[in-house]
Amino acid sequence: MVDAGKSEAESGRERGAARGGKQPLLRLSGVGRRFGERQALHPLDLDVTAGTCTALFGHNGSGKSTLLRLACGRDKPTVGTALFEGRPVDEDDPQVRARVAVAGDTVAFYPDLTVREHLELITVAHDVADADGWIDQVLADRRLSGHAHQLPSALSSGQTQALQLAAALVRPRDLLVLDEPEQRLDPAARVRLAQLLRGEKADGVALLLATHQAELVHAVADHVVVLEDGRVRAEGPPDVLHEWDGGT
Ligand SMILES: Nc1ncnc2c1ncn2[C@@H]1O[C@H](COP(=O)(O)OP(=O)(O)OP(=O)(O)O)[C@@H](O)[C@H]1O
Repeated sequence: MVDAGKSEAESGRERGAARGGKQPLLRLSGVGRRFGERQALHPLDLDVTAGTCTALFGHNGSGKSTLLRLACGRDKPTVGTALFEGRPVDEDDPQVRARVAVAGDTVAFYPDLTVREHLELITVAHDVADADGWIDQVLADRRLSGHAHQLPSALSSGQTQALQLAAALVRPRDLLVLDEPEQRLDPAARVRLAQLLRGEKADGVALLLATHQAELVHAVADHVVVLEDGRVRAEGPPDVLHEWDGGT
């Protein structure tokens, strides 16, 4: 697991060495999700391994967020199984919650806690030792230091997105699930995002992300799943995006 509070290079070397094995951390087998008459996601298989990034790519409504919610245990499949190291993925399972960090598509912050207080709360909940310095580092990396004492309502949309990501980074994690992390970020922040995600991979973290941005896929992903109307239309290395004629 990535310990909050270590430098990227330091923990990356250790984790990279420790994670030689390629057993999938997350295994989705025949997983599908129906909402009433609507088959939001047709059954599919997907493995996500430590130190790798899998990207879900597709138009609005193609099923990306549905799949992410199944992968982090926020929703249950109507068919198939979702396992995290052999355990059913369930966000009510403390062991799963302790190891799976999510930066989702919904923003939910306490209106009366500052940016810094949100991060402090998360480090307390996850028992992070010596959290102060680590919070300072994450705030600086996400360009939020100057906003540490502001309330969420005072943040721009890009800063709110940065806070969502910061909330996932101040806590330990083995699997990082991100829903369109590039949204609302300016070009420079997108470059920093790609650097950050490559660092997470080097650190041994498994990444599963949904994105609309082909550049992010090419910069970070090892494996891409292209979804269309809840079905897998293409799958493979990032170059499959060039072959997919449904792309923009
Ligand atoms: N709770 C729900 N109840 C009913 N239908 C749902 C529910 N959640 C998702 N859907 C439907 O499932 C389909 C896939 O939605 P999903 O949010 O997974 O798409 P997406 O690829 O993440 O889209 P976007 O890029 O717009 O975020 C859509 O048709 C959506 O309306």
